[in-house]
Amino acid sequence: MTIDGVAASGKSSVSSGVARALGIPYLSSGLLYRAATLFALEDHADLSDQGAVLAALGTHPVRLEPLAEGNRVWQNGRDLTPELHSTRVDHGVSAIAVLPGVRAWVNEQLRQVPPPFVAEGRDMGTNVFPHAGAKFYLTASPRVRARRRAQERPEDVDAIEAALIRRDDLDRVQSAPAADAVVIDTGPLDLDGVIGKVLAGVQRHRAGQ
Ligand SMILES: Nc1ncnc2c1ncn2[C@@H]1O[C@H](COP(=O)(O)OP(=O)(O)O)[C@@H](O)[C@H]1O
Ligand SMILES: Nc1ccn([C@H]2C[C@H](O)[C@@H](COP(=O)(O)OP(=O)(O)O)O2)c(=O)n1
Repeated sequence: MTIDGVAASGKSSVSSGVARALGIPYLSSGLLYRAATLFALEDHADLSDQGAVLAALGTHPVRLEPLAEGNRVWQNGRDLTPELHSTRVDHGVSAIAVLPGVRAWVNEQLRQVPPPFVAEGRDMGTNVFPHAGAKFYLTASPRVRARRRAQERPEDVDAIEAALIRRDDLDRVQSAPAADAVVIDTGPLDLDGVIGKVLAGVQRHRAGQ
């Protein structure tokens, strides 16, 4: 199954809850885009130069560890995860995510994982796993998302909201919901409420309704 949506709409938290309820792993595609961004930044690559970015990726084999309580990304023995949610990665990741070679690098890693799993990101239901059993797309207003993210970032809500709107715009091309996705506005719901809606949708799907 797939859970896509805009930035900070709750994809990782909801995927983790749903995956735990179903007893299957979840895969965070965004973490791989974030790892690619970290490598490019550390190699001082020009983020718009696909050749330079792919050269940086070529020297950094990574492993996505699909833990249900929260995915981690490893480079040999180095756990990259804490650095992947830094403000510098937030700011650079959309430039990296438009590069077709980077998208192929991410998708190849995702497609190696044997199902069943919950895949979350932007284009899981449209491009990477178009034949997924059940598809969901999470939204919420920029203000709601910024307030939530402000709990985890040092910046104030206004700065976070402006950065989210900018990233929504830059990510627009790959962020369209699948035609067969169930769209959930998470604004009025708490986390358990969203997880409950997704699980109910999965049950309906299994029952063939
Ligand atoms: N429905 C919700 N109600 C309140 N807080 C939420 C809800 N969904 C997610 N959050 C919180 O919002 C923040 C962003 O969620 P996250 O799962 O990281 O989103 P994404 O993976 O889409 O970026 C986290 O702090 C998370 O705990
Ligand atoms: N399937 C995906 C997943 C993420 N991306 C890009 C777009 C996002 O700005 C970044 C980071 O995504 P991630 O889901 O980790 O983070 P946010 O929820 O957007 O804060 O990666 C993408 O282009 N395609």
